Amino acid sequence: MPAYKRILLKLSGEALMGDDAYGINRATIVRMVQEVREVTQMGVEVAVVIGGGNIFRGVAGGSVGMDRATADYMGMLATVMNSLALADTMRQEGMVARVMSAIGIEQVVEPYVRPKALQYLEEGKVVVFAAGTGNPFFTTDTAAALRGAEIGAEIVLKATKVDGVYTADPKKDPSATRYARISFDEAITRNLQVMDGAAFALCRDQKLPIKVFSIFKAGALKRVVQGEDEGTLVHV
Ligand SMILES: Nc1ncnc2c1ncn2[C@@H]1O[C@H](COP(=O)(O)OP(=O)(O)OP(=O)(O)O)[C@@H](O)[C@H]1O
Ligand SMILES: O=c1ccn([C@@H]2O[C@H](COP(=O)(O)O)[C@@H](O)[C@H]2O)c(=O)[nH]1
Repeated sequence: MPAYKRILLKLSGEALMGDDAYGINRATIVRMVQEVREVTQMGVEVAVVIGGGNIFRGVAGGSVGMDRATADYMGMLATVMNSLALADTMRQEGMVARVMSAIGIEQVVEPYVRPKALQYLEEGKVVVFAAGTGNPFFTTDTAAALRGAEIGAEIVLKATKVDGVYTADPKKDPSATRYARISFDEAITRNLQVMDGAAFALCRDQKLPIKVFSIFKAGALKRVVQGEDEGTLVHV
């Protein structure tokens, strides 16, 4: 029995690389999609935001010297590519998905129109929100918080490379310990970098909880959706 009727799932772009150096690893995207399919089959309405770190990050080395906004638009376009790949893999796995973009690119995907997105969700289609917020100087974490609030999701699920929120970045500090729960205020005050501050602040203000869990752990998404103990809950 699912604990939620509607969720906003933020998928790590970087995790899409699998063991490759960049881009989209086929086995990885298929596995991610199959996990999403499992929760749609439970009757949960699923909206997805996917990052772009496997292709481009606006502040990354390749963009040094570039105008920041230009680099960020490149990052947003990278999320469009990931979104298209994700929706196409969903189609191959027997699901119905629609991609909606925050920036005008109508020949490729339809624009984000909130009532249309709500209609798709009510019809049981998976909606993939592409191009982040459509604005530079943001990230797809903030897009997940924004779209999650807009569509009335009950929770934002951040599926990422670590299995929760730690006292420090566990990839850099092996002595870091994981929180089972943490308040938005504490996460912001401690400047925990697992998600950007704008995303935390928006979710806090909208009383929209976040669950951070590992994208690599088989069955973790299903357990989170069933309300089981998995990852870290960020709460008001
Ligand atoms: N306090 C912390 N707790 C947990 N992870 C942290 C913390 N501080 C930093 N991190 C890092 O944050 C990363 C997750 O955030 P990030 O936005 O970089 O990845 P992502 O969302 O998975 O990728 P993408 O932006 O490509 O979608 C983790 O891989 C971890 O190394
Ligand atoms: O609203 C947004 C979302 C993203 N960007 C740019 O895209 C890249 C990739 O997104 P990640 O969240 O880092 O995976 C990001 O670094 C920004 O450069 C953006 O400008 N606005």
